[in-house]
This record gives sequence, structure tokens and C-alpha cells, in this order.
Amino acid sequence: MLRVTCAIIESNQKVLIAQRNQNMLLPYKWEFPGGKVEKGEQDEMCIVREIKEELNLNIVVQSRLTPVTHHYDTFSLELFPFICHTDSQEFEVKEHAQVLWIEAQDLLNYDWAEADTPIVKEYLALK
Ligand SMILES: Nc1nc2c([nH]c(=O)n2[C@@H]2O[C@H](COP(=O)(O)OP(=O)(O)OP(=O)(O)O)[C@@H](O)[C@H]2O)c(=O)[nH]1
Repeated sequence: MLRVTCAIIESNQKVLIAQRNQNMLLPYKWEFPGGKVEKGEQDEMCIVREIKEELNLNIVVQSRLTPVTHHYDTFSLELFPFICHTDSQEFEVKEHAQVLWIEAQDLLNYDWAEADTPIVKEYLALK
């Protein structure tokens, strides 16, 4: 199964969320940025690498949330969420349609990729 990491990046009382672009799978859905784990790569290394590649942002991994297995119509994945921190609020948008810092209380107002819904809920329950 596809192994994917994602980062709930916190800074300055906000969380970073990203909207997938029109050419990606799940176009226009919101997600926590991240990506596929490469062969032989550790999950923590993957998330740090993906966030650097996609947003040019340096993060520190702080903790893990519960992994989610989800079956979309055309593929299945196991999604490994990490709570992360960054000192810099400045990012570059390299792949996404939009990237935003939002307040955690606004997370439920976005149209999330289905696999992310349990992650959003678990995160909000911890807040
Ligand atoms: N990054 C990320 N992907 C997610 C999330 N939720 C979710 O269902 N996915 C799905 O997991 C897969 C991850 O692929 P990706 O396109 O982000 O990964 P990547 O950057 O390694 O892709 P690439 O092969 O284009 O380099 C996508 O099919 C995406 O739709 C999420 O919160 N973050």
C-alpha cells in the first residue's frame, strides 16, 4: 500500500494547510503537506524532506498522531501524520494551488481529502 507522510506544522499559534492543484490526484482538496515515503526512507526523514521540497520550509518533528488507512476509489494509502514546528512563517508555494496559515479552530471549514478527516479530528481533540 502507498505509504504517505503529512505534517501538521505549527507556528505562531497557527497551522499550515495546503490545497492540492488541479493536476494532482484529489484536485482542489485540502491536505497537510507531505508525500510518499521512498524505498528505505524513515518516515521522519520523509516528512522533513517533503516539506523542504514543497515549501522550502525547515521543520522539526515533535510528535506523531494515529496513522490512517484509507481506500479511495482508485487507490489506497496509509497516511502517517506528524505534528511539527517551524520558526519561520515564510514558505514558497512550489506544487500546491494555495497554502495558508490558519487558526486550528477553522480547520473544519475546509474541504479535506477524505483520509485527512480523522487526523483533523484527532488534532482538534488534543487542542
Ligand atoms: N501529502 C499528502 N497527501 C495526501 C494527504 N491525504 C491524502 O489522501 N493524500 C494522498 O496521498 C498521496 C500523496 O501523494 P503526493 O502527491 O503528495 O506525494 P509526492 O509529493 O511524493 O508525489 P510525487 O509522486 O508527485 O512526487 C496523494 O495521492 C494524495 O492525494 C495529505 O494530507 N497529504
